[in-house]
Amino acid sequence: MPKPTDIPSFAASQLTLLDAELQAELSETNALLSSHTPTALARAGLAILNLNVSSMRTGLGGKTVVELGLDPAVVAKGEKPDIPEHGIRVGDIVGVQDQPSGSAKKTEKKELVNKGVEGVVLRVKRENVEVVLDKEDADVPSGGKLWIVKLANDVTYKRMNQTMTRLEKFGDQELTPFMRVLFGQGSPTPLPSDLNDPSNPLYKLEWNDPSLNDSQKEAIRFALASREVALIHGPPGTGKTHTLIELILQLLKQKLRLLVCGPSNISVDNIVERLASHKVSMVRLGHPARLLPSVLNHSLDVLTRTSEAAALVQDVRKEMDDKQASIRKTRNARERRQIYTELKELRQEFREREKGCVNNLVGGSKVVLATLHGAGGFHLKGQEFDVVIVDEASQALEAQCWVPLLWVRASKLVLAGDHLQLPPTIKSLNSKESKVAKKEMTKSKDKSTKAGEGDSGKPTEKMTLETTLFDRLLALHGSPIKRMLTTQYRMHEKIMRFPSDELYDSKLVAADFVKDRLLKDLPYEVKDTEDTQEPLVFWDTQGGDFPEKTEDDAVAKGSKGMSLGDSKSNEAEAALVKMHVGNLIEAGVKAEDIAVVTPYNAQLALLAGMLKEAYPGIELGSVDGFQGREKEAVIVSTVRSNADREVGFLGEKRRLNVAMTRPRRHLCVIGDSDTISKYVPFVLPFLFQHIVLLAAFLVTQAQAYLGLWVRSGTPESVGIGFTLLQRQDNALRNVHTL
Ligand SMILES: Nc1ncnc2c1ncn2[C@@H]1O[C@H](COP(=O)(O)OP(=O)(O)OP(=O)(O)O)[C@@H](O)[C@H]1O
Repeated sequence: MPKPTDIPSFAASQLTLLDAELQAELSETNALLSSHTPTALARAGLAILNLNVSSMRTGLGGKTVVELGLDPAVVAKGEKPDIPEHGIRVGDIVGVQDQPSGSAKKTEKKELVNKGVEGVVLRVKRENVEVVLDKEDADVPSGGKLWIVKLANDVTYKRMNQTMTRLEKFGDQELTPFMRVLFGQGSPTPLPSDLNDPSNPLYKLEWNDPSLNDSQKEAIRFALASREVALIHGPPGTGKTHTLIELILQLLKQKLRLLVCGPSNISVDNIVERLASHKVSMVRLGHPARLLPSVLNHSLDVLTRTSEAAALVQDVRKEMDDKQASIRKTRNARERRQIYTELKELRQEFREREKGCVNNLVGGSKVVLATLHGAGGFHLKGQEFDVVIVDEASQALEAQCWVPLLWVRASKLVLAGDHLQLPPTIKSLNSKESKVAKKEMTKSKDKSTKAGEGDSGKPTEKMTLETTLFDRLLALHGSPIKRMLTTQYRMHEKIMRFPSDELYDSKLVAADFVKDRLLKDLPYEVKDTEDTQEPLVFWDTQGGDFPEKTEDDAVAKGSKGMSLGDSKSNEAEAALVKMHVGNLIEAGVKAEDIAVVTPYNAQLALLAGMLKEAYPGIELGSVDGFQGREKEAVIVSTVRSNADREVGFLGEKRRLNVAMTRPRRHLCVIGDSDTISKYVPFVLPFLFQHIVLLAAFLVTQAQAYLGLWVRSGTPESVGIGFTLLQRQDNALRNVHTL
């Protein structure tokens, strides 16, 4: 069993790693902003040009909300003032700045990104965008045209930073027995051995959901009985959230107060929606614009407007809005200053009244829901909860999980997640900053060892930000603190077999109603073809005719990461994807039921060009972005094909696991068995079982496809057709040598 974690050195290394991550994020954004013109940034979806302030008002917390719409001068007569397509989303941090003139030189651009005011996007509509300003007395540029530009998001880092700084200074006497368990300085209270014995009162629980399976019931009994910590391990499609809902209902029956969190707004809203159907009264914290419309009635913002105490708050809000409006009409600087002073006083009063209203609402609620980040807001500071529950815990940075754990008082933690799927995305893993951070960590460890402080900080030595709280607790206390859900409700049995055997100790079982579902059984008309009656297909591109290509995947329109690094693509493989999609569509499978996933952005862009228009409704995504999602048919384009057998991203088992566990009825993997054999050998026997099925099929398919391409007559298509012709031989050879 690993040694207990030394809390100050744990917190210190988290701070170093978080800083490296923030630096990586900042340098990525700055590189983008300083090397592209405003027009290029707008084209890439990172900025919106030609805006004016259309109104200003007071939002929750007394903050100023600025509404920006298109400058009427740029709207053609008779046209709607719709903002051109862009990639700015609710929650993004943006700068609102005077728009640089078209002739702005490169050197000026760097400065421009630092000017103006900063805020968070609150609402995005067709004709306007609302931004909540960070600074109370921020003076929005007025006069000419404005633009908004996406900036690096450091808000979440600031909160994690504050949390870890506090943890670093935690005194021994402040540590509760619960916290000691989380750092391995104490053991979890042993559980009764008869949890699943009919004699145990927990065995006789009255279930709200009669459909719960045995592993779900066991996980709930286990989480109820655990005193300090319980991990619910939910492999893909096994109903983690389903289980958490029942657990929450059971905990409420025991009259306990709960704080329920997740790393993203959608993970929290998912729970709010499901709890609402059980008529649970709850409060959802968070910016209303970031919440699903279906959960708004439970949001603190709406409740502070609709509850009785809210009337008092509304009065002041109205007065502040009037003042905001008058600032915009005033040209005189002295008068403007005077209004700002009055606004400051009003804001103070607003806050006090709002605080009283919010305290009543939050303090009186038995279930409070928030993102991990949101749980660190002032509403919850010092509040007492019996249990903190975190869904999708393996998708959260450990420092994020400590936000609720450190700012509220809690005595028990339930985490639901799957450490065998992808952890949160870390930008700094191989960055310069991270290497410096690791070096510093090694140095400080050397120092502490020399000073005779022993190696109490040992678990932090190998720590990266990818090590989640779920991982760390499992490493500290082992499987006794965890229960795994074993019945999956997503995949055909054959699709499930590989992940089950490779990662989940062969423990997964497919529920009866999914285990032999095929595309041909979809509830609409689908023809009986080789594909629609086969759950698993592997197109082997071995032989060197499907070479990968390295390209700069810069500023891909609409893509979130906006990475400037290299990416890989594989044109011939993309053609094969198109052919397979075409076959499925021809058989009658709807495009909405098909997804293509790939680990590389460049391949994604290539596929988008080939498939989006041809098959509207089809979904294309990166493997990482598709985690948590499912589709009837999923095609995985592995891309890598090279003599050095470099597989990059695919060498990560957890990524392969995510890629291969998205489909319900049909999984098609396209890849070069020779390239992937070195790093992902475990997947090959599994896939090869299915290539045999392909031999005859591949020939006919390739011929049909070749015909199609030749008929279309473009030089590239004939080229790809030619490659496919060769592939028939190779595929036969592959089968032959099995
Ligand atoms: N006991 C059950 N009986 C029938 N269906 C179930 C049961 N438990 C879960 N499901 C179904 O399984 C699917 C996955 O459930 P849920 O969304 O709770 O899973 P999850 O584990 O949170 O998801 P993911 O695997 O994507 O993380 C849902 O369609 C849900 O209705």
